[in-house]
Amino acid sequence: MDDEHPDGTPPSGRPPLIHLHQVEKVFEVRRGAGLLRREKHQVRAVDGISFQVGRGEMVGYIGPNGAGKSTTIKMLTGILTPSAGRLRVAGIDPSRERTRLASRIGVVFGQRTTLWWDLPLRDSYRLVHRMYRVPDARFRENLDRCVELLDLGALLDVPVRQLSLGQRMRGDIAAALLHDPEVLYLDEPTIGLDVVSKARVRGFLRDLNAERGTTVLLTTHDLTDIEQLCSRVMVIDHGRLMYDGPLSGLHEVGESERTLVVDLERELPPIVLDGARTVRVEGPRQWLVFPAARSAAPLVARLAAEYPLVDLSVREPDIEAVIARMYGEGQAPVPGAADGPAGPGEAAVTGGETPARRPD
Ligand SMILES: Nc1ncnc2c1ncn2[C@@H]1O[C@H](COP(=O)(O)OP(=O)(O)OP(=O)(O)O)[C@@H](O)[C@H]1O
Repeated sequence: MDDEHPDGTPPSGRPPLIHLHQVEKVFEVRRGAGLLRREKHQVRAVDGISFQVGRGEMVGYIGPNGAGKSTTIKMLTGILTPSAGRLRVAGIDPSRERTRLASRIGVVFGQRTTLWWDLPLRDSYRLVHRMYRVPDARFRENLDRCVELLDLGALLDVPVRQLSLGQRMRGDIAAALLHDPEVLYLDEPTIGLDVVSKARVRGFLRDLNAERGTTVLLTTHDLTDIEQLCSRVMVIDHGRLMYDGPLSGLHEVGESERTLVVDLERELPPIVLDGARTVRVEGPRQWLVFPAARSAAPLVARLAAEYPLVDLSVREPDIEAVIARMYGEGQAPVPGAADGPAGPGEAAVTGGETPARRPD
């Protein structure tokens, strides 16, 4: 086995920057077994994972709660030591040389901030500047760029504790990039953000990857993040790698469906459209599902040509549903169910059973 590239070349064919070979992480935990007794248990959080990520790739790392995503990221940063297997990032063994690795990687945890809570953003960035010994000119250039692209100008003198979640997230992403890392790990970077903030963060990450060639490993529960950013997605479940390929392939395996939410000028009978199924009607709003692996563009074009459209959006299936379908373990939730059960005046319709007419 090639020592540097134990699992061959990554699917992108690019030189590998991250390699994992049969990596495991087992936690010893004590659980109550009766009133006084506590028994030792093992939790196999990561169970023999091998993959490679090439330089400049943007890869989604997804899976249900408790699948082992964060544990993998923590091993990749050196916070946790693998119980078995071999792991290298930029040729470095993370748990052995955590400090050396720190200058090569950036990390953003959506649920936690790495910024100093009581300090204005500007002061947090000064500390990053010193900690990583970033050359002054480089630091200024990177800061200016992040401030411009992440729209942080008005926030630099605001203490972190006063920032909204979206502002804080943008602040955190900038902090992770001021030392020019080659690899960026993002753990749920758009969690809890509004639509505008999500779009800004995604746009920034796309530019970063295109212009600087930064390698990005992204964990998320939002499939739109993956769709808009990653050409490759890896699915982990119960600590094992279950899928590695394009998002469209995942949809094909899982036969998942996306939803078009269509707002019409007025109430109309359920829309009839080849390639999609109307599953719900609520006043002038209708929900149509179509195979997630297909493009929405032709459907949108036909809808716009044939119906009085006011607004339209595309909803991705949620990750749990895609994975459940992948293994035939359950049914995908009814589209639109996240909005609550159908109430009075709402008509739930099933695919193709309700006669429908085009509007005049
Ligand atoms: N320090 C720990 N001690 C014991 N068990 C742990 C520890 N950290 C994680 N685990 C367990 O390991 C498994 C994987 O957890 P992990 O946090 O990696 O999952 P995840 O995929 O990131 O989930 P989520 O999407 O909920 O963040 C879970 O069963 C979790 O309870």
